[in-house]
Amino acid sequence: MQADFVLLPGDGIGPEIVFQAKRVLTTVAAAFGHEFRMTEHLMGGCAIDACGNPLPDETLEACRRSHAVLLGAVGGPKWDDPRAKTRPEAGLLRIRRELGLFANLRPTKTWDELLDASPLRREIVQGTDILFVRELTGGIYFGDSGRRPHASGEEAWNVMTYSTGEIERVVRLAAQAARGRRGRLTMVDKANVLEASRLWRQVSESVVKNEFPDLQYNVVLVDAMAMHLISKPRDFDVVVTENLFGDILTDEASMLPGSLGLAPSASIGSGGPGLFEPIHGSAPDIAGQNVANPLATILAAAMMLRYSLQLEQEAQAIEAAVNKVLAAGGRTRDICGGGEYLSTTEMGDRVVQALA
Ligand SMILES: NC(=O)c1ccc[n+]([C@@H]2O[C@H](COP(=O)([O-])OP(=O)(O)OC[C@H]3O[C@@H](n4cnc5c(N)ncnc54)[C@H](O)[C@@H]3O)[C@@H](O)[C@H]2O)c1
Ligand SMILES: CC(C)[C@H](C(=O)O)[C@@H](O)C(=O)O
Ligand SMILES: [Mg+2]
Repeated sequence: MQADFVLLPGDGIGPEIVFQAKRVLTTVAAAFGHEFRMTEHLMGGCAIDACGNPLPDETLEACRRSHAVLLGAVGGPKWDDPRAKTRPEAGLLRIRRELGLFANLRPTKTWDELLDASPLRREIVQGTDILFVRELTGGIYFGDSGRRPHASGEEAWNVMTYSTGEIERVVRLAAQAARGRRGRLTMVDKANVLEASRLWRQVSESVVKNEFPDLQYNVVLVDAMAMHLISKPRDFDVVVTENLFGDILTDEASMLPGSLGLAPSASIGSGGPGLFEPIHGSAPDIAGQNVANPLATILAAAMMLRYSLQLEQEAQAIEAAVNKVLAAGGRTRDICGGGEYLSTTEMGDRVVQALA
């Protein structure tokens, strides 16, 4: 099979980790007889530096023409001036919206080989297997925002808005995923305070009642969910929630397996090209040191093959290679409990060798 992938290395550790994922994709293509054409484009801070726009038209067009997009990460202190006209993160929000990627799948699964890496006790985390479905193109990220003068200086606002249709489509997608898994769907909101959450509760209950009566369905308030995630993570199967809650809960959940550097994601929805990326950021504190963990990006590449091209065997081959490396004790330094830590490049080498 021939496929065109756009790679967006981005900023900070982005280029280091995307490079390793590219090697893995090249290895898979050779092993399975595919031709993966991979072209790199600018997005984020590097694109602001090059042309003043975090998502240049040329990049967006290349993404639209591709089968799928693999992103490293964007952002960093260089572009963090609160008064700057634009930000790297604005490019990311825009590409999600332009490509219609309303659902962000963030799997959180513990590895038996890595139970010593979790800060939580083994008996709490072992067997955790959660699929978070985060709404990605609505809510407070995309609502009205601004600043105006105020007696004390200024005031600023961000509005959280959701429509029935926006909630229905992502809940439906999550409910379908639950059907293919253990049949349990949890919806997380803050309906005791927020009107937008009360609409979420109403709409999601009606979708489940009318279309998915076979599912075990419950609702949990987001503050309690933050606690349940680290006290009884095994109780959850598919968790659907709005944009901001999903962002926060999934960084928290990444510590169940043991590191943010292990957490991949798939942004899908429109039926066009999807966007695949680690859930972490550009990690400016370790950028350029060849110590970042490339596994989240490598696992995101596996999700890309699965969701964009239905290459299930190839995706599983990558996941099995990662398992093998972890089982053999391969650790980058973000994963606790290692003896000798591997560099980014060495971790890439191990995965490529495990595939070959
Ligand atoms: N999708 C994205 O592009 C994305 C996601 C999150 C944050 N960001 C941006 O990244 C920048 C930095 O944000 P932050 O520091 O809050 O979050 P971050 O996720 O970049 O880093 C948080 C911590 O985790 C560590 N870490 C992250 N990924 C790692 C990896 N692969 N291997 C080893 N350690 C890893 C970092 O070193 C840091 O200590 C900000 O500009 C933020 O907006 C971008
Ligand atoms: C960088 C930022 C805009 C982004 C988000 O909040 O969606 C990131 O935190 C993520 O999780 O992908
Ligand atoms: Mg985040």
